[in-house]
Amino acid sequence: MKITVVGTGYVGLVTGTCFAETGNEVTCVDIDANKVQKLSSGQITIYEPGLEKLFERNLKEERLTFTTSLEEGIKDAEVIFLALPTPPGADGAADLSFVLNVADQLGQLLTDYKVIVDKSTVPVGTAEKVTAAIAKNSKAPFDVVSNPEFLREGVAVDDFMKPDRVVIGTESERARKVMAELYAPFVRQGNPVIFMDEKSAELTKYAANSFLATKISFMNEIAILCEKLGADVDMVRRGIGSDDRIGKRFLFPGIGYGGSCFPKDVQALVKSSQDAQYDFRILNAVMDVNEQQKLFLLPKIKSYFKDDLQGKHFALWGLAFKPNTDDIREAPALYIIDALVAAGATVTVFDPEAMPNVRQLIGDKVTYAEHQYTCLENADALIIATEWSVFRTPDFHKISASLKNQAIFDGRNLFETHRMKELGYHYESVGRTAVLS
Ligand SMILES: NC(=O)c1ccc[n+]([C@@H]2O[C@H](COP(=O)([O-])OP(=O)(O)OC[C@H]3O[C@@H](n4cnc5c(N)ncnc54)[C@H](O)[C@@H]3O)[C@@H](O)[C@H]2O)c1
Ligand SMILES: O=c1ccn([C@@H]2O[C@H](COP(=O)(O)OP(=O)(O)O[C@H]3O[C@H](CO)[C@@H](O)[C@H](O)[C@H]3O)[C@@H](O)[C@H]2O)c(=O)[nH]1
Repeated sequence: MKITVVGTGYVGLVTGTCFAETGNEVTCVDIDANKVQKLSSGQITIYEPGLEKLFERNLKEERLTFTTSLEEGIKDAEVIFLALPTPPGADGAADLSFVLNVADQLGQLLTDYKVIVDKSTVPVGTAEKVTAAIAKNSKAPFDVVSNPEFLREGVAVDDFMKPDRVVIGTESERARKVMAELYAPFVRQGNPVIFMDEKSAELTKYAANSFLATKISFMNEIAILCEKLGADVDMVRRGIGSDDRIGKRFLFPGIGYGGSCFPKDVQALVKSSQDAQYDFRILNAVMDVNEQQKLFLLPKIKSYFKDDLQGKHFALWGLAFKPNTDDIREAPALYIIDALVAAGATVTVFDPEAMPNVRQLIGDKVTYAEHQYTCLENADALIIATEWSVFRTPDFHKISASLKNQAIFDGRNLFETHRMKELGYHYESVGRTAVLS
């Protein structure tokens, strides 16, 4: 099938590459000429494990091409995916201007039947708005389908190629057939394509992200309670997670959820609810808890240094909002850096992938280490903000030799508390017995 993907960010690039991998001819369109130039010349623009190999193969075999021209890009396409940004507007609602601008242009360009697919995360009612924006100018027939994307950064290729489910919102029989054919290779293992109406598909995406964010904030509050009552959140997590009705996943407490999706999507659902005259109380609490959680380690750090961080120097491991990505959008590490610097401290950071993005965002607000161990030189304490695998089994001798104080503040619960006690650290984590020196 001939497919166009408009927008070559995370979702667009993974969508385009994976559809090419299953034999489709894919043209990707982006207004960012620099990005298109890089991608056309074989340079991948995001860090996503496993994607580069597929990208290179499909580029070489000419199933994947890139252009800045929407007109040229959609000429022969049967299906056009919109993988455009939907950032939060000033009031928290999803900003639909990128999607509606492209819809507007499509109306002027369509010459024959095409299926236009909203892959972006968009509020209920967007398919109707996109339909109206296209119909205003178009003389050609078309259908608008809602097909939200559930991939996670870091495991995006697997999530796309072997999805738990594919949600397709359309009431058009013609569009339904096209979409079923397109997704057939991905759901052969037995996972379902769930067809529904457009509005339900749009809400399914927000409900999924908001439910997962709720699970995380819930566990973060259980962790706080564990510390107050002397329980261990690792035990509680394992205790409840083995109940199938609860499930083992997304129960890890930490320093809050970040990334480009949960924070903005929970906020957007709250806003949609307000617009529908409903106060979504649970989600307001989920957001509140998450805001506090990002700075969960700060009182512990302050207390260790007797409320005086002026002139202290910290090593910070982990900048990305989670491991296996270079994405730093809403990363808790950035909030910790701000708070430490505001209190008069200095920070040296290390992250396996995200340092160029951080450097671009905050420049010399921090210093950047070449290596996780050189990061520790002259530091008064180590803070861990992202659970990269390389941080899980560090050389504790090297850590001890470099740190001025044997103090580790771990926002991701990487180490066993009894081990840290044996090693003689002042070790504080989230929801577990602190090992205090
Ligand atoms: N990132 C994720 O993990 C993820 C997962 C599922 C869903 N989503 C949703 O998918 C959508 C896209 O997210 P993303 O992270 O890929 O965004 P992104 O910001 O990484 O990429 C968006 C791309 O669209 C391009 N663009 C902007 N205007 C354009 C135009 N008029 N024509 C062509 N290209 C244009 C930008 O240059 C950019 O390359 C959002 O709605 C997001 O919520 C994201
Ligand atoms: O038990 C957990 C699991 C996750 N997180 C945090 O939650 C955030 C989001 O993690 P994750 O969901 O793995 O990353 P994303 O790539 O943002 O993926 C989410 O957002 C995407 C965009 O909408 C959806 O497509 C995915 O299904 C959804 O999982 C990160 O900060 C994690 O550190 C926790 O704190 N505890």
